[in-house]
Amino acid sequence: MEQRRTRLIAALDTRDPGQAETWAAAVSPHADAIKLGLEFAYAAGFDAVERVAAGRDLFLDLKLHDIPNTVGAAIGSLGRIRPAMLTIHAGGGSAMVAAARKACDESFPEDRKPILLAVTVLTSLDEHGLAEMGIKDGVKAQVLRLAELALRNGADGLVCSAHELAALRAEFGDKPVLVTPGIRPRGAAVGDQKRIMTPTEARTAGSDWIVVGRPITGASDPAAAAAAIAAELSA
Ligand SMILES: O=c1ccn([C@@H]2O[C@H](COP(=O)(O)O)[C@@H](O)[C@H]2O)c(=O)[nH]1
Repeated sequence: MEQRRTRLIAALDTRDPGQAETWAAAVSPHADAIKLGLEFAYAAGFDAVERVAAGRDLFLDLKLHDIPNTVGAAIGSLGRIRPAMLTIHAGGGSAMVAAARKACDESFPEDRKPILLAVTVLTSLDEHGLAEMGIKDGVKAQVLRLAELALRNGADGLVCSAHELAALRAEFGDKPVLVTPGIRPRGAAVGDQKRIMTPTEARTAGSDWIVVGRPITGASDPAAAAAAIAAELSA
């Protein structure tokens, strides 16, 4: 069987448009896409998102989670940004995911429709964190439950940790796009992430895209850090 190609998204988490542009230029020869998310969009605004993303594939990680009408309308406002990938929270429920699907279909030209990704369980959560919210049957069960809900209502793929990849592939096959943050090259600081894997482990487990932020942006040479991860993915 042919080995799946695992691609790299560099998460550029900053408030500063100049810093984001510098990082984007540095990592772009090595990363397949850049991520801009809540921190950047709230601080710098969507004009800056559009500028930094120009000519690049953008993973727009807004993790939308609201009533269906609001999420649909928010996605309808993103037409000018044209992200390659867009995130919502699966926990918003069936109607919210369906509204997001409809808005993607109606707001973007056929050839520029973003891949709609539903976040299952944040990689910063573990069994204890879920139990605090009343979810007592563990991370894997919750990821599978939310994955089924999201895919049934039109999501193209899922955001999960690399630990759930095998179970998701077994249940839903090859088609869903599986994106895994919580990636740490060997020896990198873990920070607030709880469910982590190395780039090599995530690739072996079947990730389509890994998302890596601080191990790149916190490195003394972000370009070299991104290049090393890309090399690990293609080894
Ligand atoms: O479950 C999730 C969903 C999204 N993220 C985002 O990925 C990056 C990871 O950054 P690191 O610095 O490599 O930890 C970050 O932008 C998150 O918002 C996630 O970590 N987990």
